[in-house]
Amino acid sequence: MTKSPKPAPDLAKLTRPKAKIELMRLRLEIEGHNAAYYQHDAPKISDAEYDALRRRLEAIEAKFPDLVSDSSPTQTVGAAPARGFAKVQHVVPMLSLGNAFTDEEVTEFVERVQRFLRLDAVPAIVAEPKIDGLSLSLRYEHGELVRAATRGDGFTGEDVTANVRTIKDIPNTLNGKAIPAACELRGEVYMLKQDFLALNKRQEEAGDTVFANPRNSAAGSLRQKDVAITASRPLKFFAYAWGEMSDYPMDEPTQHKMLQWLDHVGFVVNPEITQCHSVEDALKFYRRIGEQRASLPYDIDGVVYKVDRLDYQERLGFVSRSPRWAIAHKFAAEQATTVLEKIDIQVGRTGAMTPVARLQPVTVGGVVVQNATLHNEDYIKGLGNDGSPLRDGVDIREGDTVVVQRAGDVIPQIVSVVLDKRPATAEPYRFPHKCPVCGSHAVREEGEAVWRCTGALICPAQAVERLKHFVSRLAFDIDGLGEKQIVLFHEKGWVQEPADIFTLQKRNAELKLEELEGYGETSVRNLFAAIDARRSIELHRLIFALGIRHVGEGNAKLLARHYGTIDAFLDAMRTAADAQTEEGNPSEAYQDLDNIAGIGDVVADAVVEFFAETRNRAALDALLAELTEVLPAEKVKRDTAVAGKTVVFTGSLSKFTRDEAKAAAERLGAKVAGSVSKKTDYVVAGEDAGSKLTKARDLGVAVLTEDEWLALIGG
Ligand SMILES: NC(=O)c1ccc[n+]([C@@H]2O[C@H](COP(=O)([O-])OP(=O)(O)OC[C@H]3O[C@@H](n4cnc5c(N)ncnc54)[C@H](O)[C@@H]3O)[C@@H](O)[C@H]2O)c1
Ligand SMILES: [Zn+2]
Repeated sequence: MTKSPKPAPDLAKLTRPKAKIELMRLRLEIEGHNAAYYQHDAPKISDAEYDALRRRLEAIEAKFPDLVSDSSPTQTVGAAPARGFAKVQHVVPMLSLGNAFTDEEVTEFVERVQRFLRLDAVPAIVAEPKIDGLSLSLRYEHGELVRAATRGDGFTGEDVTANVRTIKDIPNTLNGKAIPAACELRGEVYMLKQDFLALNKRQEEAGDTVFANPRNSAAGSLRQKDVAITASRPLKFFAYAWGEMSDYPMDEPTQHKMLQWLDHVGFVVNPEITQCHSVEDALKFYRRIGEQRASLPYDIDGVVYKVDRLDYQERLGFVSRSPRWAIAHKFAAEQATTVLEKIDIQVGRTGAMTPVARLQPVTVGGVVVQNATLHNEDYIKGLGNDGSPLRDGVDIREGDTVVVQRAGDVIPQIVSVVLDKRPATAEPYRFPHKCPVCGSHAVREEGEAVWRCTGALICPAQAVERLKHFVSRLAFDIDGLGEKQIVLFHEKGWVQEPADIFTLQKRNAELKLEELEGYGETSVRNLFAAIDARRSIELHRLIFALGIRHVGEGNAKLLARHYGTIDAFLDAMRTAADAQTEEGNPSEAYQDLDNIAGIGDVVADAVVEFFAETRNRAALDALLAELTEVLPAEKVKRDTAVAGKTVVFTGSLSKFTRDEAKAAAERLGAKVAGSVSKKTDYVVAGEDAGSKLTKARDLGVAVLTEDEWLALIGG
């Protein structure tokens, strides 16, 4: 929120015309937030702020009941299905829940139930953690999963069947006998806090969408048009409800018996769920689970109380948007106001620079908070529309007073800036264009949110990843020097940059590798021999080993073949880097690089950025001083039967390894691709070739056996 909002006019003084205007404004505002939250999985305000808007709306409608319309958010659920998903009609509507924020409201709920049912005693109540995810409906026919749908607007949801089949917690087939012919089972899709953090970290490093909290992350991951993306996300599911049941699998069904049954047929049911026999019991559960909240592996935002007996549930029925037999007891928002003292930049293992807010320590929901993530430059500028809780355009500055929230309990977030308290001297934050760890210049590629350090070879923050890459199979590939050893040698301070690998032997009088656990005289001798063997290296392996962004094996080969020798390559890169200016790079050397078939602007820029960092050059020179020769790239033959053709190898080859086959084909001027398309000229199929072979046949691409291929290339 930009400002502490003007206090809403006192309800008692609100006149009908004024109420009408305020209702209209509130409805529009809430509908906007509903769309952001339900359709785009990216809320613009905190849940507490949203709930406050709703409460105000409810209070006004309660005072002027004739102003309530059917389309008011108090009468509707969620939001209509988003475009791009097939629609599913729910046989039994999927409703929301009434809210209680205080103990009194819970007591009133139970009394209401008793009055309605004319019961003297408090009926059994099941208390369940309210999982902060999104609800899902699963239709099973004869025990087989046939359809999965989101809640949508309660009547029509989005068809997410294919996505749901990738979730391990959800059985495709129900276990056990006596499964009803048709049943629709329901529950919550969610993401573990740790999985959410790891996902966001990956997204952040890759410059992709970051999610505000596990709920949005779960919703965004489930509601994907590309099922492969859903499959790659760690989604979980708790079952706790049902819709249509052709018959019940037990006599005198109750909520807790049904939960046991859900567990029995193969679902995960939340282990904290407890049966209560009094309001005190229920409130005790609420307090206990509230205390455990921070340590639970998933987010909850309250407790749901449900009348246990299903015949009671049926008699109680529904009000417009929620059942009369259940209520959600929400936790108070965990927010606090503090001062943002400083913005620091953390550098990730791949060079991504992430800003972090250093806060005056403040207690939020019982936990002292000193740091909050700020994700990236756009987020600080208030431009981030991916789950940013800040309103568009409000930036964050050092010295600002900010409202901090433990969003879903995990990483604290800044949800708003108190602009009234902004010091006159506070300046817009200038995102650094240098890496704070190594001082290298940083770049932000077009279309990316992330700034990255370009000091690939010298940045301590990136060292371990770079060194692992340096020794990987397609790079220097040194026997006995894999990731494990690199991590160890780096920890010991023995290897900081690539050249250090080649001076290990010289320094060993002092280092004494043979004294390391698991090493002996022989293994150390072997290691040094393996390192020596790599003092002679092919140019493309060397280029790949540098770890320049966007320069994978394929591009490294293109570069090596184009320049031929290390000297020609270095000359050209240094010239291009030195000619680089703010406006661009008009040098001939750059044009020549940019013109290589297969090398686009993005790659060319990344290579030049690498060489623009003089310390990268120095590190490379130090490495070259340790090598005996860099083998020039093999000239590609242009006059062969396969020159210019695109080849795909599939199945298991018996005459050569995949790598050999690929190298041979490339030497003869062919391009080797990983997947079959219309552009493929030949598919070479070994034993057990699968889908690629089928696809080749479908597309009418020539399919060769290994022998036919050998005959073609004259081998
Ligand atoms: N920040 C925003 O802009 C914004 C916008 C819209 C909604 N919201 C938030 O969404 C919520 C309101 O949405 P709602 O209508 O889905 O209501 P709700 O989330 O308050 O309650 C209903 C939902 O609770 C879930 N639930 C979790 N555990 C359950 C259990 N054990 N038993 C039954 N249900 C369980 C179900 O998914 C069900 O649909 C509020 O928390 C609100 O703050 C926020
Ligand atoms: Zn750096």
